[in-house]
Amino acid sequence: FIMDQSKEQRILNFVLQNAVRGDPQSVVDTIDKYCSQKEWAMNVGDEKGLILDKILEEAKPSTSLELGTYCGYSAVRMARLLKPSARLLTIEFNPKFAAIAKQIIEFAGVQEKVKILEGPSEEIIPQLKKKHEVDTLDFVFLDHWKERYTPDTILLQECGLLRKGTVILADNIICPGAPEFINYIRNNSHFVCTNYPSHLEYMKVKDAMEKAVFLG
Ligand SMILES: Nc1ncnc2c1ncn2[C@@H]1O[C@H](Cn2cc(CNC(=O)c3cc([N+](=O)[O-])cc(O)c3O)nn2)[C@@H](O)[C@H]1O
Ligand SMILES: [Mg+2]
Repeated sequence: FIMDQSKEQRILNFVLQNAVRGDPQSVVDTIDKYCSQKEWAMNVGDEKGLILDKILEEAKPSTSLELGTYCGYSAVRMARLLKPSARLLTIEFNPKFAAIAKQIIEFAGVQEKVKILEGPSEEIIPQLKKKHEVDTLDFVFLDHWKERYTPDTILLQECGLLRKGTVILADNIICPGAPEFINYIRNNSHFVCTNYPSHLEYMKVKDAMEKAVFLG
């Protein structure tokens, strides 16, 4: 019975039935269509997605990390722009969301570039070097619990995962908001910050993204 399904399962079904297998752009467009016309969901969406695209293309990352996979919308969006040898690691602790994201990432055909790491970010980040063969990160997308943005940014530094020039991009600076993170990162002399005003995904509500480049 359809209404027994979760919203995330309905999004997956809509992708499987309406997107083109192996075409990441069609997967991104299909999720945006569903979430703007049928059910709102917390994907970064198309307006902020274009900001993500531009900053990712400027960074040309070999190794990227995402915190908060959810259904895999931003993982597919980023992977479609990565060079063939580049890798995206994405951390998700909700197993139901991770399972849906895995199917959406595979349907889009970007599974060679994307690895979903299941578990809480605070547990997985310290494992990245030894268990997941990461040296340093070129790009980090923060889109998980807003109160984790600061502690996880500090944890990334403590684990030696940032290098001079690492780009950190954070979603939802205005809505739901990450005031503590903004206070931390803008007053930290090791980061150069840029704000990108936009709107909450699929809504007319104001939102913004913040880019923070690590100076080493
Ligand atoms: N410490 C964590 N480690 C790993 N995954 C995590 C962690 N915290 C949340 N998640 C996962 O992120 C996914 C997405 N998520 C993101 C958030 C926080 N983001 C939002 O709450 C949000 C909320 C709105 N909104 O309410 O308008 C809009 C947005 O763009 C948002 O990202 N909560 N869950 C979920 O699957 C969750 O399991
Ligand atoms: Mg978000």
